[in-house]
Formats: sequence, C-alpha cells, structure tokens
Amino acid sequence: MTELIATKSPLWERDLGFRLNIVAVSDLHLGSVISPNGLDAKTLVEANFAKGGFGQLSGGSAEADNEAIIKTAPADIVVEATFTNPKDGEPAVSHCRWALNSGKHVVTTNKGPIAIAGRELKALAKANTVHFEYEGSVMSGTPVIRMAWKTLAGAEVKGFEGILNGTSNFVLGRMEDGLDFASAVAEAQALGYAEADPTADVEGFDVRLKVVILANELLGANLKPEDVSCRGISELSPSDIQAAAKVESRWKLIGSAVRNADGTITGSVAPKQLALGHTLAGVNGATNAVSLNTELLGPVTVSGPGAGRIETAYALLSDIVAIHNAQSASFAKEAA
Ligand SMILES: NC(=O)c1ccc[n+]([C@@H]2O[C@H](COP(=O)([O-])OP(=O)(O)OC[C@H]3O[C@@H](n4cnc5c(N)ncnc54)[C@H](O)[C@@H]3O)[C@@H](O)[C@H]2O)c1
Ligand SMILES: N[C@@H](CCO)C(=O)O
Repeated sequence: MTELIATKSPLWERDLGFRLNIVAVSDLHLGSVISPNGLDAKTLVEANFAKGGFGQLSGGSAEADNEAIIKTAPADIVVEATFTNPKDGEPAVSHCRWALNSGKHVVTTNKGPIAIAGRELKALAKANTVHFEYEGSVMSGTPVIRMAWKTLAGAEVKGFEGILNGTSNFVLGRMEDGLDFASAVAEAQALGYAEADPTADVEGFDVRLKVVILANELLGANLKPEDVSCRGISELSPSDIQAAAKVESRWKLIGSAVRNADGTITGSVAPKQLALGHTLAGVNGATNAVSLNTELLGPVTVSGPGAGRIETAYALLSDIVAIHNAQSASFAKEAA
C-alpha cells in the first residue's frame, strides 16, 4: 500500500479526489512510528529498514506498539494487514475493535476478523458511525463482495463455487508442469502469494475462511469456519495430477456453498477433478474465479487476480474509495 501511495498519489488526487497521508505505522518486524504531519511514503519504501528500523525515525520506536498506535494516531482510517490467523483471528480482531471503538474506519485484507468476528465488527462500526470494509479478504483486488451487493442485488444468489486460493492454484499448475510440490510452494512464497504459514493455503484453511465470508455476505448465512468441511491439495500426488491430464481433466481446489431446500447453508472446501470444458478448469496461476449461482441470471462468473502485493493493495484502495464516496454522498445530502 505504501508503494502505491508513493507512486500514485498525484493520480489519485486528480482522479479520485483525495490524497492519502500516512500518519503512523506499527509493524512486528520494523517497529512503530507516529508522525502527525505525515511520513513520506517514498522514503518508507526506499529506506529498506532492518529489524527495528523505525527506531531511527523521529517519533519512532524499534518495537511494534499496535494498541497505542491504533488508538492514538491522528488517523481517519486504519489499514489492518497483519498475518491472517485462521484459528481465532487474533490479534487482528483486537486491532479492528480498537480502531472502530476509537472512531476510525477500518479497511482490511485480513480474512480472520471477517470470517470469525464479522457480525460483531460490523455492528461495532455501525455503533461508532464508521466504515468497516474488507473487499480484499476474498480474491484480493478482484471485486466480488461489493460487486455482488451492488450489481446483483435482487438476482438472488443461491450458491457459489470458486477457485479462491491463488497459491494452491499456482502450485497445482506448476505440478502439472512437472515441478515437485515443495518447489512449487517455494515459488508461490517468493511471488508473495502464500500466507505467512503456507499450510493455510495448501490444507484449504484459507479457502475455508473465504467460503465463510462469501456465504455470510452473499447468502445471508451465519457460518463459522468449523461449519465448513475442509480438505486441501496436499492430499494430491504427482500421479493424481498426471492421471487427470490423461483424461482431459485437471485438479482444482474448490470452495463452495449452497442454500439447501430447508434454507440452511452448506459450505465445503475440497480438491475436485474438473473436465477441461468446466468454467473453472481454465483458471490458471494465482488467478481466482467464482461462479455465483443466481436465480434470475443463472451462473455469473467473476475472474481476476486472487493474490499478490499490488493486487492486494488495490483492494485496500477500493475500500478507501468506497468510504470516500459514501462520505461525499452523505456530505452532499446534508448540504442539500
Ligand atoms: N498477499 C496476498 O496475496 C493477499 C491477498 C489477500 C489477502 N491477504 C491478506 O492480507 C494480509 C497481509 O498480507 P501480506 O501478503 O501483505 O502479508 P505479509 O506477510 O507480506 O505482511 C504482513 C505484515 O504484517 C506484519 N505483522 C504481522 N503480525 C503483526 C502484528 N501482530 N503486529 C504488527 N505487525 C504485524 C508483518 O511484520 C508483515 O510486515 C494477510 O492477512 C493476508 O492473509 C494477502
Ligand atoms: N495466500 C492467499 C492470499 C489471498 O488471500 C492466496 O494464495 O490466495
């Protein structure tokens, strides 16, 4: 995000009508810093700080101080982009609570807080009259949550199936190319696709969080991660992958949910062998795709980057644009 701010600010000011000013950062590795007048984004990107490097900055410390920074920094928006914790969402859930309770908007790509405490955090945002936005929690910068709310309202989403993890899709593709599993995972890590602990990617835990988020957001479910059955790609061997190719099919890790006849919602994550003609079979690399099954339109498929640093930073920007647009509309209404 800092890199985008460093390079795109003049363009955003011209096209989007706002300029972003970084007034504080707290990072486990680099430390923390508050600068009410703003930190220069280009300097932050180019400084290449070592561990504890923020200690060299005016107003800086070599230690992360998340709680104080979130509560006291003179910021309008807190960007939460720490590691996703698929077990209890912490410490990100606390970060979001501190920010919302301090009257700050939150934008986040962290799946933990949404999948585990989404309802609570949305209610907290409402009670504090601030926004809580999380478009990048599913498919990084590729729009799906807001797109479905805004442009498919009334189309009645009944279920979905998708490729929702860039790392595992990339790894399956590289294994088709003949690479071994461990080397393919290492490549995905080097490209910035994988979670801090890539077990979450290859065992399906990351997709399980995304299935929970999409089911709760688009199907009105109230699922928790433990409600969704979960198997990952680590169970596939190179011979499974070669055998699929011989019968014109391909393994994909599929996250899905469906509304049952009795109104309950069932979610699952599992590797599936898809015929090459299937809509999702041709989705390669870190690309994600989700087919939303709607009553009025049938399947509507969205596809685009599902992982990557710039792609994920764009998701944060899209959330900030949504906040800016909502606030501009509200000011215009008050002024009318
Ligand atoms: N990279 C992607 O493609 C992608 C896509 C969508 C969503 N996400 C999610 O976005 C978030 C950020 O992803 P990323 O790829 O930038 O991760 P990353 O591992 O590159 O960076 C995470 C940063 O958070 C810091 N951090 C971790 N725990 C912290 C803590 N407790 N306090 C302060 N700082 C802490 C780390 O020092 C690191 O700088 C994650 O939750 C990830 O699941 C990532
Ligand atoms: N590790 C995740 C990042 C996006 O959530 C992936 O590979 O899709």
